[in-house]
This record gives sequence, structure tokens and C-alpha cells, in this order.
Amino acid sequence: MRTVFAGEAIQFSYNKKKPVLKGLSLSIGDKQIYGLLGPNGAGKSTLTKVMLGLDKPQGGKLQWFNEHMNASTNRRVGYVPQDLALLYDLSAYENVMFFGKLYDLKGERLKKQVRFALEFVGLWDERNQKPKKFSGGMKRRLNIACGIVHNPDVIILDEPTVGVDPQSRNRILDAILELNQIGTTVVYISHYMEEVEKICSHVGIIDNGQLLCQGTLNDIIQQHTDQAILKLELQRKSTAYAKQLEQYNVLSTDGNMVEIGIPKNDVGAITVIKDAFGEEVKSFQYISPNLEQVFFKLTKKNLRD
Ligand SMILES: Nc1ncnc2c1ncn2[C@@H]1O[C@H](COP(=O)(O)OP(=O)(O)OP(=O)(O)O)[C@@H](O)[C@H]1O
Repeated sequence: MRTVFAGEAIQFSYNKKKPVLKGLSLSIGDKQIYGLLGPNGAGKSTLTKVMLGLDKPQGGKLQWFNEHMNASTNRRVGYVPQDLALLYDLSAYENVMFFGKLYDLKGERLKKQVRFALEFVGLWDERNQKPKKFSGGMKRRLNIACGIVHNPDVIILDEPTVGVDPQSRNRILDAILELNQIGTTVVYISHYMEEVEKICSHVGIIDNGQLLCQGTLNDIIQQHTDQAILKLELQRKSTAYAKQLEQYNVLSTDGNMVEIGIPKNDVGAITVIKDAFGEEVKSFQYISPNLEQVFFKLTKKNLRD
């Protein structure tokens, strides 16, 4: 696998008292969809700014495409910021043109790329409208078109689905998958665990300015989880079964709901527990180990805390 980004022991602080990135190392491989996860304040945006060369690290080493960052590597990286970066008095077409020109595109190539970007996000028919009339989802899609107009090899998207309707969200996720299929490496920052599980091939979890783990989605789930969860809905309040529940690894109880941790590859445990409660079981649900569990185990926080 070719590495497109390699960061080693990156250190960064806005002021001397409080380091934000504390010797963080991570690597992103060619054509990956790399999900960058971390609780609020973990340092994701700061890391992104350092990766883009907008902030200079005080220590460590970083390389794009096996080179030190320079004007030519910068041109190969696109960025879609969390805050919409649009010019509201220009049309959608003019917005994308503007960003294309910033990357030195000209003439026919510029026009072709603007058309490609707008078609890609499904806004070609609306190209002459001004974004102030757009819905939240359309603005987000235009933001993405501006980030991909120069056909970057890597695109970094910072929470691109925040505040959009489900239809636009699906369009955005499909567009990201399509971009990846045509060879673009994607760095995807999101607070939505289910989105990361749906589209990302690789995941890195950071907290407190350090990388806690990185790898393929499957490897991370396998390595950092030891149990699955069986959710039981019982006929009576869970307190009525206190004695019976003693022998299990009860994770939580709420009314007549009980969550029991079971060894992740021990499917037989489900039958044993169900049989033990017999008619008392109203319904049950098996939750296989997932990224949310890994995140909670490593950070002791929920992603949206
Ligand atoms: N411009 C700044 N000046 C001083 N401190 C900052 C600045 N920007 C961020 N910080 C601090 O750096 C730390 C990391 O913030 P950062 O925005 O990188 O985290 P994040 O993981 O992107 O969080 P979120 O998920 O909330 O966007 C936080 O403690 C934050 O308060």
C-alpha cells in the first residue's frame, strides 16, 4: 500500500501552557476512506489544519506523497471545511469557478472541471442559482463541489453531513463512495458513527491529542472488543430478576430492559440465556461488536458527549 500521508510525533499547541497534539502519529494509505474520530476537543480540526499546512507544528514530521509539504503537494489535497465557505452573492457555477481559479485552473479545463464538480454533487441544473436560496444539504453539496473542482488526489471532509436532511446525507455519502471509486483518497471526519461504519475502510481514533488506534474497520473492531451485547425485554421489571441475573455480565438495566455482555464468538450463549428466562422474554436483540463500543472503550466517552 502506498502511503499518501504520514505524520510522526506531531506536536502542536496554540499556547505554551496547553499542548493540543501530543506527539501524534498517523498514516493514511492510497485510496482509503479514512474515518477520523474523536470526542469534542480531541484535536481533529487542529490536526486537519496542521495537515493542510495552515498551522505549523512545533515538533514532529509530516509528509504528503512521500515529500515534505510544498506547493505541488498542496495542490493534490482538497479540503471541505466544516463551516461553509461559499460566496453568497455569486451563483453556484461562479462559486465553483472561483475555487477552481484559486488552484490555477484556466480556460476549457476550468469549465470542464466546474461542470464535473457540479454534476458530481447533483447541482448542475441549479448552477445559475445563488446559494443563499439553497437548502442546508444543497449548500453542503456546493461546498464539496468547491473542494473537488481541482480534482485532488486526497480530499479531507470535515463533518460534511451536519445539519442536512436524510436525502442529501445519502447523496453526500454516495458521492464520497463514488469519488473513492474513481481513485480519490478520502479523509472523513464525522460525529456519526453509523456513517463511518458505512463508508470508511479505515479508522483512526484520537483523543487528548494522541492517536489511540488505527487500522481497518474490521481489525479495530476485532482487536478492541471482547463481547457482544444481548438486549432482553422481559415481562417484568428487571429488579424482579435480580437473583437470576447475578450469574451474568449485566451491563445495564432500565425498567424491563436488560443488557447482558456475552463473549463475542459464543453464539450458543444467546440460546442459554434465552432458555434460562423462557416465557419471561418478550423480545431480544443481538448487537454484534461495533465501532461505538471500541470508541467508548478507548475514550470512555460517547462520540456525541
Ligand atoms: N484557535 C485556537 N486557540 C486556542 N485553542 C484552541 C483553538 N482552536 C482549538 N483550540 C483548543 O484545542 C483543543 C482541540 O480543539 P479542536 O477544535 O482541534 O478539537 P476537535 O477534535 O476538532 O473538536 P470538535 O469535535 O469539537 O470539533 C481544544 O481544547 C480547543 O479548545
